[in-house]
Amino acid sequence: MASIIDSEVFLAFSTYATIVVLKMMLMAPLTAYFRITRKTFANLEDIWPGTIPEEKKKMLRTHDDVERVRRCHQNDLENIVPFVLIGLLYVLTGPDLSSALLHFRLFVGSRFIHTLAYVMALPQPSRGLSWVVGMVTTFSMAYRILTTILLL
Ligand SMILES: N[C@@H](CCC(=O)N[C@@H](CS)C(=O)NCC(=O)O)C(=O)O
Repeated sequence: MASIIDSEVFLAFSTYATIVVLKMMLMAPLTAYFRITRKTFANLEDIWPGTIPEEKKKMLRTHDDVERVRRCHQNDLENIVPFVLIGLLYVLTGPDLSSALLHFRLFVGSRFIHTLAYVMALPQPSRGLSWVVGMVTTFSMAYRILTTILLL
């Protein structure tokens, strides 16, 4: 176990997993930014004190830009959490550094492209393809885990 933690594959995984989890966490401040600039809030108490009650009520609404970032955040959760869990088990199978780096870089790159495509509403299939690349990468790591340490 100590040798795995010291291995370059584990260090690379820790680096890429941290980068992509931080990217996912930044979706929350980005949502807050869109809420404030679009004057769109989920709760009355989130609106600045001093705003007249009729105005406050109008700001309790949904806005396309806010919903778009929220969907992007949700999609990150659906894909990045499995990557971190499967990636950790994948590291334990002792893959080659080059093949591990290929998986980690493809996944992290695909999630950044997915975010840009979603938030900037780029035409499809940009978002769809980036999502597929991320999914295939995670499935490929899962395949290696199951073919290396399968115990039913
Ligand atoms: N939960 C996803 C499952 C399928 C998926 O993740 N599709 C990708 C590529 S089209 C996506 O970006 N979906 C948009 C989303 O999750 O809001 C959905 O409802 O769309």
